[in-house]
Amino acid sequence: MKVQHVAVLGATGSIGQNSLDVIASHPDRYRVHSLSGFSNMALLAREVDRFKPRVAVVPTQKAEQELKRLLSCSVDVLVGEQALVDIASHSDVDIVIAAIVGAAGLRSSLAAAKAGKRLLLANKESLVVAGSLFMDEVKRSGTELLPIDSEHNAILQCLPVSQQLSSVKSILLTASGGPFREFTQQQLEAVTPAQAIAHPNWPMGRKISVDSASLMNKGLELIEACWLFDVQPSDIEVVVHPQSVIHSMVRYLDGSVIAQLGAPDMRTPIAYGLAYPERIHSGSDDLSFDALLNLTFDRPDEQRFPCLRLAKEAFSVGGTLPAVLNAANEVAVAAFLEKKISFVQIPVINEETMHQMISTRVESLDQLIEVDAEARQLAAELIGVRS
Ligand SMILES: NC(=O)C1=CN([C@@H]2O[C@H](COP(=O)(O)OP(=O)(O)OC[C@H]3O[C@@H](n4cnc5c(N)ncnc54)[C@H](OP(=O)(O)O)[C@@H]3O)[C@@H](O)[C@H]2O)C=CC1
Ligand SMILES: CC(=O)[C@@H](O)[C@H](O)COP(=O)(O)O
Ligand SMILES: [Mn+2]
Repeated sequence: MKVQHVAVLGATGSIGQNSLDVIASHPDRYRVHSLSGFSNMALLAREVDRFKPRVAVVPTQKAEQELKRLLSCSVDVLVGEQALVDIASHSDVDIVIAAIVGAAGLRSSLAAAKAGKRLLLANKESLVVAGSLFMDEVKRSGTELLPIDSEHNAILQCLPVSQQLSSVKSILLTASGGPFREFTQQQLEAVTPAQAIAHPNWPMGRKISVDSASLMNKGLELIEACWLFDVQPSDIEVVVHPQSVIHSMVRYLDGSVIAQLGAPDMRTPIAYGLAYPERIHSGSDDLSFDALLNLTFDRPDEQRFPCLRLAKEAFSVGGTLPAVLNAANEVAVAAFLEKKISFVQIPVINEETMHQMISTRVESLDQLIEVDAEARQLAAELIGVRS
């Protein structure tokens, strides 16, 4: 078996760490070619010492100095966003794990798609911001795009092998409902960042945890699914399933519903993406069927959690509007985490930013990056007025 060389973008984050855990247990199959970090140089140094990659990527020269001071082994240290693009498209790299959070991951994941790498995509924001450009590159380059977002990985596993969608009636996208699923509007007004990042089932980074709590994560995932599986929002039913045991389902014309189940452990979709079409050990616990005694289902409440509605609206209008929503949301979530706005103001900022910007046809990456910057500025101004 030929060893596959892996670039892990966002190695110091939750997905990055889960990925390295799977990779570490299969040294016969995978070797780390490169690792990137952003603020956590101590952890990046430890992982460089452990995996001995050829390259480490950091954002600034100051970070480079810090990393070098902490390292016990030698590694080529590259600096800046272009370095992420360079490793994502490097000829020695077979597999790219795109695990940077937010629109900051777009350029490098797009570079991996352009270069025809096997791409394990966690960075859903890439598809929200630049879905049409991204999928065009995937088709042109023939890249193997394997979503490792748990729901989309589940959907992929439940779809017909031929990927012929004519026998599929709908996609059932599951949502845990987050930590505030049963909160009243009044309770939502008082929630703290610490409560919002305490996801009931999945330990994750702070941004996605807040998105899960606001149902923005489900909105982003709905858009992600539309691009990945070439469907419309009306083809997707969001089903609240608080236990996160069923990771999503596909409903067929003949009445069958196929579901993918598993313990809530991101190492399962990561292992699936790494080894596809084979199956390898991921380190996940076996699913306990005792847990299945309590599976429950509900509908999402778009009154208390308007972000899901906003995502549907943004995708339906199309053009640059999903990029605007994504940018506004990143700014609003950061402001909430810094206690500058309340939790219930996140959808308000997102909606006002969306409604104050005009959606235009998507033409290029540079255009989307400009739109992203403009929307961030507007969202920051709207927050400034409120705080
Ligand atoms: N966590 C999960 O279980 C899941 C996550 N996802 C998606 O995966 C992505 C990563 O999420 P998660 O791992 O939770 O996030 P984390 O916040 O845990 O990790 C983010 C990673 O990105 C790096 N990073 C942060 N900002 C930048 C930047 N501006 N430029 C370059 N690198 C940066 C961080 O570096 P550092 O830490 O050194 O600052 C870290 O390595 C997100 O898009 C998320 O939606 C999808 C499904 C599940
Ligand atoms: C693990 C994963 O894929 C996350 O996106 C998770 O699904 C978040 O859960 P909810 O958004 O359903 O709360
Ligand atoms: Mn998910």
